[in-house]
Parts: sequence; C-alpha cells; structure tokens
Amino acid sequence: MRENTPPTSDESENDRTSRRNLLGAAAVAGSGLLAGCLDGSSSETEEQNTPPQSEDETPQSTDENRVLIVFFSRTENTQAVAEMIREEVGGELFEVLPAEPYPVDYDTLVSQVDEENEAGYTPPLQCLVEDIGAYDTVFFGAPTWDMQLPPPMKTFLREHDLGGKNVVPFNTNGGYGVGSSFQTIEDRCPNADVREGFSTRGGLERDGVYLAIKEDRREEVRAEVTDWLQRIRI
Ligand SMILES: Cc1cc2nc3c(=O)[nH]c(=O)nc-3n(C[C@H](O)[C@H](O)[C@H](O)COP(=O)(O)O)c2cc1C
Repeated sequence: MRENTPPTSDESENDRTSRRNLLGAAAVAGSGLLAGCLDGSSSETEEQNTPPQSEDETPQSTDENRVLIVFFSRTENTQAVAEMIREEVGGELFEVLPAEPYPVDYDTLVSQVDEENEAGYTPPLQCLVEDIGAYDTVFFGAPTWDMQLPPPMKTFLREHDLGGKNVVPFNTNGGYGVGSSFQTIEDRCPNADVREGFSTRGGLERDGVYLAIKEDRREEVRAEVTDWLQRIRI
C-alpha cells in the first residue's frame, strides 16, 4: 500500500462515529479546550468552551512558560490525565481528532490501526494548532495502540515543529506499557527537550473496560501525576 493512502474498510459511514458517541457522553465541554478547526487543513485557535479557571483554582501558565496539553483519547482515560495536568500546571488543552472518525467497533478499529501502522499511514486531522510557536512546553498524551503511538499522534508530530520546546509525554494503556510510543516521540522531536514521561494503566476496551480512571482510581492516578510533575519540575 502506498504511504498515506487510507486503508479501505468495509463498514458504512453510519458505523463510524466519534468517541463521544461511543461513550454516550459530552466529553470535553467546560475543560478549557483549545479548539476551532474549521476545515481539514488549518486551525484557528479559539476558546470554544468556557474554561473553568475563573471558578476553580486552575493555575494559569505564565507568559514565560506557556503550556499546551495535547492529547488523543478514545475512551477518556488519557483525557482524564490531560485534565489533571491542566489542573496542576494550567495551560490549554488541545484534543487531536482525526478528520475521519475511527470506527466504533473495536475489532474493526484494531484491523484499521494495524493496516495504518503497516502502511505508515498517518490520517489527516480535523485541526492543527495554529500558533505552536507560542508554547514553551507541550505535554503530549496518547493511549498505547498496537504497542505504538496512535497514527493521529504521528500526524500531529509531523505537522508541528516542537523543536526548542519542552516536550512531556504521557500515556495510558491496557496494562502492557507504552510500547514504542515514548521512543517515537523522542525520535520525531530531535530538537526538543523531551522529558521523563508518565504512564499509567487506563482501560482495556478489548475486555469491555472503557473509562477506568474514575472514582478511587482517579484519585490514585491524580497522586501519581502530582508526584511526577514535582519530580520533573514543570
Ligand atoms: C485500537 C486499540 C489498541 C490498543 N492497543 C493496546 C496495546 O497494544 N497495549 C496496551 O496496553 N493497551 C492497548 N489498548 C488499550 C488502551 O491503551 C487503553 O485502554 C487506554 O487507557 C485507552 O486510553 P483512552 O481512554 O484515552 O482512549 C488499545 C486500545 C485500542 C482501542
């Protein structure tokens, strides 16, 4: 298969839907999300939702260290960690969304991701960060997919120059670790200062476990995140 030719798939358009539909929940409303992709190729950065910082204690990143928290998340475990980071260090959240949503059906998704990885295909994104140069520190979070960085996050790294920035990886996974994800980030950000990453167990969709970072587990992970952030001094 030619590089960047979308693998074909049998399912109908109706079978494809967004992560929010998968979970039946509005996920990121009110989370200070930096969004605004109006077409497939460019982005306008705008505050789409009302950020919570006026009402809560969310710290604001200072002018000297502007923080962007980029994440990709299907079942909201990685998103939960992204939100914790924001609560601790401030900054803006940016959710990576493929222009064409991935299939809801898990087995169909796994086959598609396999094909994409085999082909080196990196799907176009709904939007890009318009002014990546404005940020000094970029947290970069994804679930492990196929023991790798999910294809849309590879697209993000190709489309944005993170050179000269602090890049801080984070990950959730189904219990098998980060695989090659963190190494891929290092390899594809040769001019960045890639910091010690954070990884924790999230869900395991294969076994019907979707959002696992909730309730008591959420508090456990919050403590892990706090320790990690103190250790890396961001
Ligand atoms: C397509 C797919 C592939 C996955 N591959 C792996 C894997 O190789 N290793 C692993 O530990 N977990 C794997 N998982 C589980 C996810 O990494 C885990 O559920 C993660 O917490 C999901 O994060 P999210 O809720 O932010 O989407 C996979 C999940 C999906 C949907």
